[in-house]
Amino acid sequence: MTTQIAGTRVAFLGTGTMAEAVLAGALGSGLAPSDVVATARRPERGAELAERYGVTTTADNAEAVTGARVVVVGVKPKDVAAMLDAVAGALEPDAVVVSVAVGLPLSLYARHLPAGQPVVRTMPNTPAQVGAGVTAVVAGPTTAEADVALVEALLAGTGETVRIAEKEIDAFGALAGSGPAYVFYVVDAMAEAGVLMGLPRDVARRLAVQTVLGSGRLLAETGEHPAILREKVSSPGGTTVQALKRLDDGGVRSAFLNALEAARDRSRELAAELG
Ligand SMILES: NC(=O)C1=CN([C@@H]2O[C@H](COP(=O)(O)OP(=O)(O)OC[C@H]3O[C@@H](n4cnc5c(N)ncnc54)[C@H](O)[C@@H]3O)[C@@H](O)[C@H]2O)C=CC1
Ligand SMILES: O=C(O)[C@@H]1CCC=N1
Repeated sequence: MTTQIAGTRVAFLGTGTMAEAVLAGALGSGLAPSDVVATARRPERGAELAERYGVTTTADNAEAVTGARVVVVGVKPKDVAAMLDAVAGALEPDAVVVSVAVGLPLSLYARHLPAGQPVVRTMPNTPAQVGAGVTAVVAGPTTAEADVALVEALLAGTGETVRIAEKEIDAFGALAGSGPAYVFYVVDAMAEAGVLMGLPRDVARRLAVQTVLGSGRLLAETGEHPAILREKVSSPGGTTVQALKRLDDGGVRSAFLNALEAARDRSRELAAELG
């Protein structure tokens, strides 16, 4: 049976960029604004969230988790342990604690939460905000299947979910968690190249955005291998191979491999520092 999220009370603790993106996506999967409490340190941020989504906001994290069936911990990795300590006594025994933090292992949550508290570790990405994200889901060792399914139902409106083993999550974060930043970097560089060639700035940016959007859809909708689609753009003796040669000369492919490994390694470092 498909798990429904409607009627489930959800608390978002520390509603910054990522938690807001999950909140926005989750509202699209049937979560009612009246069932959401989002916390923010600054009153102006709380007011902004209340106005944008119609949710209840507060600065009091312990108050927010009271009565919540799902609790999304949206603070930075360095602040997670203190947040768990602050709310542990107020959590409902059946509340599923959802981690979005990079690096932090499930074992950290177990240390800072009451014994047996259900936990689900996730790694979302910011396109969740428009329902086009992809989120890794790792079940805690004692978390019931029904609780994992509830979290997946919450995430349904944010895009795809993929269940993985915890040992895979550093690589998942390096590719998909951080991935939107690499794409925005490429779009920015392509737009700048357009400006270099004399195109108006707004036109250059629109072309770059639409080209990435269209290419992503072509990949997803045809299921073709990216190398095949690249070949279809590259006519023998034509223009595209000239450009791709410059990218190869610049070591761009190798830079991507190094970049993702660096992100994965930083995730492991955070686990060693904070976990
Ligand atoms: N930004 C991204 O693309 C992704 C972020 N993440 C994870 O999401 C988490 C949050 O990252 P961001 O959203 O980028 O950071 P952020 O700084 O935008 O959000 C954190 C929020 O927590 C609030 N906060 C901190 N302490 C608080 C407290 N005691 N009470 C209430 N609010 C409090 C801050 O004011 C801030 O708004 C991190 O653990 C990160 O690893 C995971 C995947 C992608
Ligand atoms: O840069 C970061 O630490 C976070 C985690 C994944 C994406 N952004």
